[in-house]
Amino acid sequence: MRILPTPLSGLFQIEPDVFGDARGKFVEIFRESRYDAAAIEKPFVQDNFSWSVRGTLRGLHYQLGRPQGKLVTVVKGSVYDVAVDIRQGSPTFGQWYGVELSDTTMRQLYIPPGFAHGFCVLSEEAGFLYKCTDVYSPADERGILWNDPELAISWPITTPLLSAKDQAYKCLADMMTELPRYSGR
Ligand SMILES: Cc1cn([C@H]2C[C@H](O)[C@@H](COP(=O)(O)OP(=O)(O)O[C@H]3O[C@H](C)C(=O)[C@H](O)[C@H]3O)O2)c(=O)[nH]c1=O
Repeated sequence: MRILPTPLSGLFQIEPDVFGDARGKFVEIFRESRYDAAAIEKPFVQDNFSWSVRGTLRGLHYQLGRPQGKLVTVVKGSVYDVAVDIRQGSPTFGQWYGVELSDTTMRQLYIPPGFAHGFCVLSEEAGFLYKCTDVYSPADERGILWNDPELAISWPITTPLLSAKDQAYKCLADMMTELPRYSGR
């Protein structure tokens, strides 16, 4: 497996070894000792799974009071996954990184606490599995509008299927008093 840095501080792309044979394939999608190099902030305490149809876009989400680090794996289909550095004081504040994750490459992304996260679905359906370093806290849930013109994220779809909540989020510039702080890592 390879753990690759990205241009954003603390955000890592992980290329696990995929063992294929006549039956299919096997992948280790997490092993604590091997993932240390991704500087994962603290133990994972919650696993999530979402299933989405083509054209769905979930995001851009973050938690203010209990920021979650996320190890993301696509177990079915393919998505375009986006992480945005919204940590006040970060050297890469306001920058975003996008990458295709799929059940073919089994590529993963580790997103540190303090990032906004979202993805859109490129295949007929997508199974999205992710480990979190803090628990879900509805009171701390925040979001940024998926097509914030200042972020100018190059989403590969133009008219996504969004939840009402996601449609109502504001732009980053309107959220400056509700952003997590950079921890220096
Ligand atoms: C996130 C979450 C949601 N829920 C409940 C709350 C709602 O009744 C229902 C759907 O929630 P929501 O529409 O917020 O789900 P997503 O749009 O997939 O949200 C996620 O999407 C982006 C991509 C993320 O990175 C976050 O993990 C998360 O915000 O599940 C829970 O019970 N626990 C949870 O941890």
